[in-house]
Amino acid sequence: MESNVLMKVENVNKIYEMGEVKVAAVKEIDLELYQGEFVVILGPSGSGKSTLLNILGGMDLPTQGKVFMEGQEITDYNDRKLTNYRREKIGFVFQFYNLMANLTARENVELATEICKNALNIDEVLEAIGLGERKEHFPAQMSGGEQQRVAIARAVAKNPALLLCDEPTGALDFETGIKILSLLKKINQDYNKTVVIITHNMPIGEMADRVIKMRSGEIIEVKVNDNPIHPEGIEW
Ligand SMILES: Nc1ncnc2c1ncn2[C@@H]1O[C@H](COP(=O)(O)OP(=O)(O)OP(=O)(O)O)[C@@H](O)[C@H]1O
Repeated sequence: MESNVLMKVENVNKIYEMGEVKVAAVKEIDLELYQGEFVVILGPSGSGKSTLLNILGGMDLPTQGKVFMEGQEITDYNDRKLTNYRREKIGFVFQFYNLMANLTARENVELATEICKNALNIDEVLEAIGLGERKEHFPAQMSGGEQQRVAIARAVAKNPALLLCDEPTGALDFETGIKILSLLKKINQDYNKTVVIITHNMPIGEMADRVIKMRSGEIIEVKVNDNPIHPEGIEW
């Protein structure tokens, strides 16, 4: 395995069986994710993006195929190892921020890092993410964009190998969405974190080092952007 390959997906298929009906959610996926790259997985609703993200994040297992993280086969892991994998290696950011309403921003981040071995300094991460002034506030006292920042701080503070973001701007207005994308780019650069965003929003692909297009469960195109644009230049 090449030294800069972070994850490798080999011939992955996922078939959901609902009684007599079988749905092939992803089909024959081969993919490598490189250390430090910014990847956008683009595809319409139902194209298999979430299924692939769940498999990368150790939340679901493929029906067939292998997935490796840093050379270790995660598709071989038992439940305990998979739980550790999700804890230590993956930071998740979702469309809806899923913050604990009764905890402050800082406490939300702290809760997530308590079970991690290599967590970063919480206050430094909150500062870097622009929440230094708001860290004692509760989610209900924050805008959607600020809550998403807390969710990103929570994912980054775990110091994961990979940040997986599922429609991170989906619940935000355009301007706030661009700020969140700029923040994800900054984290990618400042912390040298590999970031994967899944979205149906095509212009977001312009900021990626690589764009992976999916349709009907398959990868139909992989495009390398030699000159990814800064998120501030994206419009939709
Ligand atoms: N748990 C499940 N049981 C049965 N079918 C499923 C399940 N999860 C997903 N599917 C099906 O697999 C296919 C791919 O779904 P998936 O959610 O991965 O697509 P997606 O690109 O993420 O879509 P969206 O953008 O709407 O979230 C769809 O046909 C979907 O109906």
